[in-house]
Amino acid sequence: MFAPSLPNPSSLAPLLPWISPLFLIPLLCLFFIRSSSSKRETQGAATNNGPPVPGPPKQLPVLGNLLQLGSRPHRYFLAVAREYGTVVQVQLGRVRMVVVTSPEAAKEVLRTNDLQCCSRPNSPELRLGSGQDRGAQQHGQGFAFDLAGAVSSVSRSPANTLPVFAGDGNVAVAGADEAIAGAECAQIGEDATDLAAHGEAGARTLSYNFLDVAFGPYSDYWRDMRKLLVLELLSTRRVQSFAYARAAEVDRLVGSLSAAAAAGSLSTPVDLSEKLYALSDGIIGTVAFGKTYMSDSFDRSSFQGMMDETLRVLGSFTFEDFFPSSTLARCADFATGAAARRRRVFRKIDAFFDAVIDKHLEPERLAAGVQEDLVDALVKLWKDPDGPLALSRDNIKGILMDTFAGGIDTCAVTTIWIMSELMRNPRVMRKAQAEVRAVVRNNNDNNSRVNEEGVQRLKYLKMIVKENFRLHPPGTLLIPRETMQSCEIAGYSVDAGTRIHVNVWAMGRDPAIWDRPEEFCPERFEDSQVDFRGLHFELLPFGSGRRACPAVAMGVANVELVLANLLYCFDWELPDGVKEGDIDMEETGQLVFRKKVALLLVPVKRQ
Ligand code: HEM
Repeated sequence: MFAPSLPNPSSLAPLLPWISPLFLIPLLCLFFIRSSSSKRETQGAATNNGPPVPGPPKQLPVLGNLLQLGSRPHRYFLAVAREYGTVVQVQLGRVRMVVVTSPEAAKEVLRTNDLQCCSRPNSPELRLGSGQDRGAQQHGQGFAFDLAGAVSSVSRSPANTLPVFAGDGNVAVAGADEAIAGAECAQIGEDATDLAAHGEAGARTLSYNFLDVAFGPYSDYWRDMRKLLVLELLSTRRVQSFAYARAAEVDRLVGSLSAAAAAGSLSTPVDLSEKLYALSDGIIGTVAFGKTYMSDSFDRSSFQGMMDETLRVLGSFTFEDFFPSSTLARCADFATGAAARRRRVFRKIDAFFDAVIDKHLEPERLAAGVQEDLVDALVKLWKDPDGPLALSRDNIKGILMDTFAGGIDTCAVTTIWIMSELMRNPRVMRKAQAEVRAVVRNNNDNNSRVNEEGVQRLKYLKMIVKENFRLHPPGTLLIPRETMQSCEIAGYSVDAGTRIHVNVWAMGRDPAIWDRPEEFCPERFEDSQVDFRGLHFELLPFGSGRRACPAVAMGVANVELVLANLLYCFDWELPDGVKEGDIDMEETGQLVFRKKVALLLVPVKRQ
């Protein structure tokens, strides 16, 4: 899952020297005229006979509400909702944003007006245009964005970048002797440089100019790519077929925790957060890259570092996000280093994807009886001239980017929050362990692990997962949508081109919806029909409607199997001197909100 590029003090910290009077004065001058004219427009709309616009909280000139957001915008928007109501419009630089904080308003955005609200921001034609119906502007097979053509035409990576994995013939990094490739590499390097130099924000760069699913504007192209992603990776059948990857990673995790348990004591806890991120990387890496990822020569830690960097860039603050089409904002991003960081990360990840794709192009690969992975399936489509989709190398990379950026953190973060809640609530932990151990005793012939079949019988564990999604949805505000047409939400008029967020984090803690909302009490779902798959608007960790997460089955499978095995194979203790109440539950993040402080626990192997 991905998220808004909202600023926060930590990401703003390196920028502070630039938000100096010297910088602000020209900025203020430049934007003042626009800002005041947009204010006049808003006020004008409010005095018309039509529905009013949602009232904005107090704003600074030019910056609007930008500096009020803080490091956890979902908390700021909750405070705003308490004061101004559950549909509020804020102004962030030049970006108009509506935030909704009630199930009724969420339903209006995600169901009643789903079609009007189902594009994503940052798409140049809507930003610059007049807000006409974007559904009519379809990409088709030719991919309308100008830059896409340039990037798509390039097929190799820069010659001297990224030896991510090496050895035993798995190497696929462009070398000095690849002269032709080198020329092409220089080209893609230029393209990437241009991209960044032109101030394109993180999502645009890293999604290959919106050739992916998550950030792409609503269009026929997006629909086709989403279908493809589901077909090749996320359908129930596919998710079941990847059970081997989950089982292998669970084995690896249990092995390493068992070793720690054998060696350790209460004074030497393990960093469970770190282990769960590595596991999540492993599952997604295996289903996407197959044997390549599993081979010993694959440098997992470099890859994980690169993905971390990618997520940081995707979620980090850039001036251009809030002052689109502004030369000054681009200069500011250049001056703060944001543009260079983006370029660096893009080059690395792009070269890496090229290397993996090249590896999958080797003709002897599938002949050797290798299990087909996601890249194999996509390469097959790319090479099939009669196939249903005219894919290019960059389309494949866009899909890979979604798979990694959307899949790794969300699953890891969810399991970490659950284990934290269980440690704070020993009653719930005991009940969950009793359930999983009874089910395995009764049903499993291999009683060293819980298998996927066993997981389906764990009713209480499933309630725990649900309760956790209520309190800790990884995407606190969902991924921003953008209206393609003006529409009415909860009696308010919302203009075309408005960014929309749904504060699912705040709804999960609303006492008007939930009894004792701050309590972690899975039993609240015992006799309840409420589920998290997008039909119940009070619980939306995966969103809802056309842009809902297409990976509910995979996300849930990854979390449940791992959790069941953590509870089955181990008892868990807090490190020496730490009490249940001491566990820090603060969240931090940009794209995905994770637990701020790593979860350190002591595993005790179950006898
Ligand atoms: C616990 C696991 C996960 C959670 C909580 C989660 C949550 C979300 C959320 C909140 C959205 C935005 C929905 C909206 O805007 O209405 C989203 C979108 C998306 N997620 Fe997930 N996600 C999870 C796992 C995954 C995985 C494993 C993948 C891929 C392997 C994935 C791929 C995507 C994609 C491609 C989108 C964009 C869909 C679109 O714009 O059409 N997610 N996810």
